Amino acid sequence: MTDTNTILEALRPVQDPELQKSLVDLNMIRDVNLDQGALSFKLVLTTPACPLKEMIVDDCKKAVQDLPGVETVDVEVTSETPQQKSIPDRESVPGVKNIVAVSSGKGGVGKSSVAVNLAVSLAQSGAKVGLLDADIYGPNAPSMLGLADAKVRVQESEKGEVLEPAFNHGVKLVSMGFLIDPDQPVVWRGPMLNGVIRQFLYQVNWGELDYMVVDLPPGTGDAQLTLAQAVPMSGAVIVTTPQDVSLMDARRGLKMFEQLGVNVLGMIENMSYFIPPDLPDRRYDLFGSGGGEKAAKELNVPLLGCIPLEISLREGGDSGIPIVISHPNSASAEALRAIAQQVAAKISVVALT
Ligand SMILES: Nc1ncnc2c1ncn2[C@@H]1O[C@H](COP(=O)(O)OP(=O)(O)OP(=O)(O)O)[C@@H](O)[C@H]1O
Repeated sequence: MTDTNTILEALRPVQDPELQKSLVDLNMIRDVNLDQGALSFKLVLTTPACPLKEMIVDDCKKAVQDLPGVETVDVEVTSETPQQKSIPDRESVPGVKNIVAVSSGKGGVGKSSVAVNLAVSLAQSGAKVGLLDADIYGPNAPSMLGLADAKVRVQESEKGEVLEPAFNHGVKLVSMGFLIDPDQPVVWRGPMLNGVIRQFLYQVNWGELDYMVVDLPPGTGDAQLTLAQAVPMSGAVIVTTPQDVSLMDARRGLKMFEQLGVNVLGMIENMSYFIPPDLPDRRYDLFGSGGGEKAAKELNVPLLGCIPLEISLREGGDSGIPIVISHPNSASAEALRAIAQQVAAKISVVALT
């Protein structure tokens, strides 16, 4: 008769494709039960945004369906996002499992749009997500998340005064945009910036988060330094455009993260090409093509995806309804979702290897 051990042995060769380890050895198969021909077990993935979910379930089913006494196979898919590793001299944010920074070599390449849609996509997949808008020079995240008029409340707690984040589209948000008059320019000096970013990390009631996405200001300045020296990070992604061939800018960004000991998870090419809404079969490479791919290859980091220029993406940002919600089937929403899955998968690999 087939028992639990036989079932686990049959499943042992099935690997997590990203981690390249056996699902059984990773303790991702749980609660195995065979009752009158009905086999059921839990598959506990490392992220709800797993890009290869269907493939893994199929592989599991194939591995056990021909065992004696098995007539049906039911796989319940759940997830437990792993906690990133701690780093000496860095102070984790209690309850926050993974921190990922979104950066760019220069401004206007769509970094905030990517950060917001990345956060919302991860939340749509079922993850608990926060967005820390550290782009204190141009805090766009509140309006892009439909929170332009939100005010953050200050609460008394054992830790002293803490900010309550705003919340919309499944994402908790803290931004300088809530605390300053958007029409007033603010001149930031290093120590002030340091103070604000540390406050946004440690004096906010973030609660439990699987992922904290940080929207950094463009370039390689004090905000990047403060963040990297304060918290342990799962990694950073660099947003570029094909024209910004951004080899120069991207290389600078990459070198900075390397020096700071932050893993670069990959590059994201935005504004890759334009599909006219009235001519969906046409594709125009407005800013040239292949820049992101070339830069990623030369810098030896993965290209996580390419996002087309799409009018509804800009409209989504302006209206406060990100495109992954307003036009989920558009080419850019699909690209952004796939990128979110890639980022989540890479974060799991960093945490577990
Ligand atoms: N793929 C895209 N298609 C259409 N519009 C886009 C796309 N990506 C970004 N935009 C638009 O370009 C403008 C700049 O984008 P965004 O604010 O995200 O860039 P940024 O790199 O964060 O800029 P900043 O340096 O000012 O913070 C916004 O109006 C945004 O809606």
